[in-house]
Amino acid sequence: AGITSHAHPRPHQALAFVTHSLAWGSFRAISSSITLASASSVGDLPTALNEGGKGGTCRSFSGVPLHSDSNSNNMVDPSKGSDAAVSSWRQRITLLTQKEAQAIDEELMGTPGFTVDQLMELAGLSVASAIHDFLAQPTRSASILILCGPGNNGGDGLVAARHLYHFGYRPVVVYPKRPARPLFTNLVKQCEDLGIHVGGDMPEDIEANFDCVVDALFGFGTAGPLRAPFGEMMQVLSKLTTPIVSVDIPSGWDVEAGDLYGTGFTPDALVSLTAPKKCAALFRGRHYLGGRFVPPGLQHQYGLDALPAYPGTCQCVEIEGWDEEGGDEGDKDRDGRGREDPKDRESTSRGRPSASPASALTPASTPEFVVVWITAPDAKEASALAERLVESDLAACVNIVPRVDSVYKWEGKVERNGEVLLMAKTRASLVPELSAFVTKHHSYDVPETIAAGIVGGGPEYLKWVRESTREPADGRDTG
Ligand SMILES: NC(=O)C1=CN([C@@H]2O[C@H](COP(=O)(O)OP(=O)(O)OC[C@H]3O[C@@H](n4cnc5c(N)ncnc54)[C@H](O)[C@@H]3O)[C@@H](O)[C@H]2O)[C@@H](O)CC1
Ligand SMILES: [K+]
Repeated sequence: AGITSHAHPRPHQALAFVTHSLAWGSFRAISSSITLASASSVGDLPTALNEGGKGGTCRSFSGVPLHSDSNSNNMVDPSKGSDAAVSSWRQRITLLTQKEAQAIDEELMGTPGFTVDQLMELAGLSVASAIHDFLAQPTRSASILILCGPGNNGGDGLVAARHLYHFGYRPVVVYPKRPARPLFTNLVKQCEDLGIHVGGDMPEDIEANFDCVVDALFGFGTAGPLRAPFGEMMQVLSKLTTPIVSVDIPSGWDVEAGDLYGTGFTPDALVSLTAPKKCAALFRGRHYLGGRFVPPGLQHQYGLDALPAYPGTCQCVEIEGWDEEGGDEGDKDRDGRGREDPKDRESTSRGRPSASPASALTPASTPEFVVVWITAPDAKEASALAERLVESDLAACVNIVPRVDSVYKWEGKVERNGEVLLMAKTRASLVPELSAFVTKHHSYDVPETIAAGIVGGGPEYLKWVRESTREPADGRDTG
């Protein structure tokens, strides 16, 4: 029931209605096949839904946007935090197996038709952005040693070298095994044209000459212990005190099992591309997510919905709290090598919260689509509203239930009203706009608009819902 006079909506009233509706057998009569989240998970919808999703506002994700500061409205509200939310990180985020990572790569180049060059460019840009964040207030002339391997991980490193040059850093590339394919020879040429040195051997005295080392040797294509000359390179890396950032996985690690071959290599930061791989569970340090190119459909297909969203124009997000969990072997190795804890070095000086407390609101799986219940006083108003919603692409379809009885308390008395119920199928990211639209066109001052997440359904039907609705007004699909 909506509220017809100047009064505040009463949450218990809405909740009771949701519970009731979920138990309502005739719901299955809707022609589309969809499954709703249980009533208890309705409160887990993204903050965009809960808090109105104002432009630029962070939704409930556990990474904080890069370059945010304490004044930014992207910062999360520490009052919403809980340690439990932070400590359950590894359970929340889907970690990819080697096969899944390869399958996503193939899919991206299949249906969405990305070329490897496109993906590599975005991956390398993410890596460069993460390094810039990791170095926190760097002297722009910082020297960065970038070690590139023979596959696409190495290609990401070459792209990152170029972007880091344009950001104002001084990159130097080591590229011992260079494939003859034009993709790679062009990337080398682009670096050399900028005056970036691309050599074949590890330089002398890395600690004295470089502020940061980038490990772009091997990614999810690695199999077995590293062969020469890479095994030797890893031995050097394992002993360095210079901060090291690994691209996609720490090189020499098994994609799933971690440091299976005992390299002892523990980078200070990791930039996972597309999604963290299983070995990331064994990594302790600053953990970034990059590769802002995965379409929502693919994200859903691989269960990647709980990954942090990229706010605004950020090319990467930091998954906060990755270095704070447990005190296992990863911490021991790093401390044993005498490195400064990157958390101490970075987080406090940048005024970040020590963890991202809004993760308390992060659902295990953020729905892309929702059903929004809206009540109206009569059939005429309901019908006009339904047409308006569909016309403006705010809903793909609206079902009208001609009569529902709503029971609620009003000024201390139990009331009963006949109303008409609208059920709109739409994108979760459109809920703030849809609510505002309904409020504008509704005769109640505070109409009821409540959303329940759709956790599954016919793929073709859901595809149709996506195609029949528009992007949110700020152009960012926060769903
Ligand atoms: N969809 C994605 O997530 C994207 C991934 N990209 C990058 O591509 C990477 C995967 O690329 P690749 O499949 O080329 O794999 P890698 O770059 O991990 O390495 C493959 C190369 O390493 C060699 N190799 C494998 N095991 C070895 C060993 N034990 N010793 C010595 N050499 C060994 C192989 O012969 C091959 O030349 C990802 O990790 C990521 O960095 C990006 O470029 C673009 C998009
Ligand atoms: K790597």
